[in-house]
Amino acid sequence: MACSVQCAQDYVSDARVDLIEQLKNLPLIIEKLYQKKVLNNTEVSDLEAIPEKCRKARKVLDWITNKGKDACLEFLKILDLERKSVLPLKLHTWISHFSFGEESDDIQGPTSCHEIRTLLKTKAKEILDQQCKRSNHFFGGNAKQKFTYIPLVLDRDTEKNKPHNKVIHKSKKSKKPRGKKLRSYIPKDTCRNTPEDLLNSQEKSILLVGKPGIGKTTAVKQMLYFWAERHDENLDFMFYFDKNVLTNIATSNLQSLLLDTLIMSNADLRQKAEEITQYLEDYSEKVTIIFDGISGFHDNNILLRIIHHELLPEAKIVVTCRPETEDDDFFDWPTCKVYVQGFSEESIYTYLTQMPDQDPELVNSVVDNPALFSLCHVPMYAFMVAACFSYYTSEGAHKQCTATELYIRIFRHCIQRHGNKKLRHLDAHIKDCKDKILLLAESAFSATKLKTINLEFDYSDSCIAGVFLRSVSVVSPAFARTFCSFLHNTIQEFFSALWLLEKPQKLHEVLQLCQTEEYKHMKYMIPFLCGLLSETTIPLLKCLFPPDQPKGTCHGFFEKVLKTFLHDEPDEEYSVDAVFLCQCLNELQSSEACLWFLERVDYSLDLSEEHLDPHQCCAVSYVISQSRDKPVHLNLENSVVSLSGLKTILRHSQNLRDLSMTLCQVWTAALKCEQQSYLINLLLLCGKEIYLPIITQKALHQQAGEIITQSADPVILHLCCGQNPQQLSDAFCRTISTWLPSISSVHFTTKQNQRESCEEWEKRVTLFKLNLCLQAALHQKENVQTTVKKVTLCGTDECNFLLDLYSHVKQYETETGRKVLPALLPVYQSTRAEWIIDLSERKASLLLEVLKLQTVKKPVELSGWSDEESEVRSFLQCLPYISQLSTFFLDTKKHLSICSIKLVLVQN
Ligand SMILES: Nc1ncnc2c1ncn2[C@@H]1O[C@H](COP(=O)(O)OP(=O)(O)OP(=O)(O)O)[C@@H](O)[C@H]1O
Repeated sequence: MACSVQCAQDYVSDARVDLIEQLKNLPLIIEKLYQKKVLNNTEVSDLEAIPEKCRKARKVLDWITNKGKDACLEFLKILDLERKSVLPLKLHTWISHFSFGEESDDIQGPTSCHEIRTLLKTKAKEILDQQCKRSNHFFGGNAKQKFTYIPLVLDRDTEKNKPHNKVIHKSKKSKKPRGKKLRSYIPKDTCRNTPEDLLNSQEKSILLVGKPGIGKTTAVKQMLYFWAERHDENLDFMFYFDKNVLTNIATSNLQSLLLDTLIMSNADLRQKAEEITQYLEDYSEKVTIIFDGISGFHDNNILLRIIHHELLPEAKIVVTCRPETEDDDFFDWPTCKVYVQGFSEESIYTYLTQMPDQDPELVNSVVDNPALFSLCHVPMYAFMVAACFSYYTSEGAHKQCTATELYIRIFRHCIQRHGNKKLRHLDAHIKDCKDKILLLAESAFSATKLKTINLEFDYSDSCIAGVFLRSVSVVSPAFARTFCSFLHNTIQEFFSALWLLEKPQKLHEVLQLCQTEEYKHMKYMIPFLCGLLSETTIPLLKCLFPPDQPKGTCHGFFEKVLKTFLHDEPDEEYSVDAVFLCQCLNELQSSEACLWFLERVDYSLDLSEEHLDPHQCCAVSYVISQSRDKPVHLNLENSVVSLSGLKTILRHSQNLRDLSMTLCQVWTAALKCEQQSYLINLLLLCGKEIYLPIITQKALHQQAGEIITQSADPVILHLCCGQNPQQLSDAFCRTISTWLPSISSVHFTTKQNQRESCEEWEKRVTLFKLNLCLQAALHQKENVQTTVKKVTLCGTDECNFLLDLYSHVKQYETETGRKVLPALLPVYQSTRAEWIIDLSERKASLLLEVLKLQTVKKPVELSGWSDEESEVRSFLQCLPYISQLSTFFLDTKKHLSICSIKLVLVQN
């Protein structure tokens, strides 16, 4: 698409290097320049005398640039007109990006192409209008009339968006460590990619991937809108094919695919179809084709050839699909992948506030309700929430709400509006329509099974099915068929689940099918089915199903789901699609089922390598909240969790075991790739506590250091030990000692089931702490006292630590010949109330050394007396430094005597 406003002279100069190397057919260019009077006879002769191609090209470029912008413009026009013979394919896009303005009439293609573009723009506007009308339908006619796009998070980082949420379990053994690029998942729009950016980019193949209802279609429709509304002179074309058309393509001919329906009723254009197709082929860089909602196209030759750029080689191809199709069909398509992540928090707010019938108080209630708010990150759910506004009360908006409940509410709302019924008559009305509704549900189920959204269902706009369906015509000169489809895929899946509730005997078959490659898309029914079986939704559907019916189905249902999606193989470590199951459980809202699940996974949720959006976090948080006596371990290694999602999970932190380890995983991932603002907010969320792994990773420590040292308030540092016990290294110790001024206390954590014995771990930690103090004594003398305080704050026996520190430093002095002890004097001379020593563990001689450092006598509490003569002697030498001595005796049965003897030493 032509977009450059650069002057011709600059445009040529900027591409000089490429042109010198790649210009073809120079004699033709020279001849054309001569015809246009840009070059004269002598110049042409001079050029002809140059044998070497590059030199000749250089000379041409020198002359035309020296001659000024008119010469350059003529030159560019020649390149554009003769592109096939003078430019390699690579430079076709370059030349088409030059804006020739009004002078370019002669190169803007035949009028038939202009007419086609006008038709395409009209069609695009119709498509967008239809979308508005459909939304309007839900809002009872109050919705905005114009197509509206609220910014979506469009993430181009393929590394961190590896497909997940697979039904087929993943093997832990094959997990690879995530790349450095790991960054936060939504709801943060840091990249601010827009559909317009994608459209204007140089990318020729763009794949938008995302889960149901996340906004893929809307994103590509924004491209369509952008193009349709743009007023410029450029002759460019955008073809949009939605799911309906894609599933009904009956041609293998490019012309027929692109033009048949457009020119069907225009005899004049029909005659020029070949001319138009030829132009589109010759100027394929002016063509954009959108295939929205593609799935399984391997047997469709024409799609294959377009997608692989065999036809229209320079066209921009934009495809949208759900994650499972990305896995299967686009695995090796060299493309720019864009992961549609839904709404950011900011966008949710914008979306809700600009909806019709919104009441600011109601909006705030939704924003304050984590379950509802997190649902809204999926635009389809935001849409549902907004559509429900009209009959929500703010009390209702405060309530916990599952996705299924939202769909049921909208289902009831639409039927109520359609029948023009009062709420109290609604149930009876739904009951009257039961047969029609179930017929529709059956049809939805069959279509879902067949992986299509086209239903062959007889209905009229006035009947109840008309509330949920729209008709779709697939017209071509060869055939014309009318189908109908649901207003959205997810509504079809909801209806499919309704049918399963009616026919529970099919459940087993469906669960089996979900595990097959061909039918894995059927898993999307399962969370809805769980929701329909929930105690909270049963009353809303009692008009369709007598309450006993769902209850009967529910019995043993979740066990079957668990069996399907939870694989445990005796030989291998089993892996679970835990997020999916948590979503099902959240829909089911059953404490009992949560406990089964937790039992089955041994109260350990492996969410490693997952991307958890806020809605999924809510589901995980719900499951955690249901664990009663036994805390849950949450593995978030290499996972990406949004801050709001983490906040939701941490609401139930009392139910989490090894929380420090989990937070350490969160911090590790965040430090590797998050921006500073995220880290600062994470620090706030963790209550000014930072959790770091005890591993030597320079970049990680550098980033952590920045956060710690820049924090306005002192930070509590937790050091967490992973699997390798060797890594409490000196280098790490030195790094931490530099942060100590910004740290209020240091804590050490190890996994509960750490193989290393508790005693060994304690020893290593003590040694590490001693080294920290030694570092302070060596390099930060002024801070030595506070350093000792900080490292001994958390459950360290201060007396023993100070005694050990003395011997540690002494040893260091002996080994290095350096004097360190003087720096530590303030520590020993500070106002310690008393010394407590167990002489069976520490030597009396050591106590003597320490007591000697003091300037005043101190009380001593003694235990573990030793009869060894040297010890006794040493201890007696201590007496002059002791103001008061307390001791405990073991009685004859070796029990600690309850009475203690206090010796008051005579002061001399
Ligand atoms: N950016 C947006 N701005 C406003 N509304 C949006 C936006 N994205 C999605 N929506 C709303 O959410 C609905 C569902 O979005 P959309 O159809 O784009 O999802 P999808 O990812 O294509 O789903 P599926 O995979 O099921 O086809 C839209 O009909 C629209 O009402």
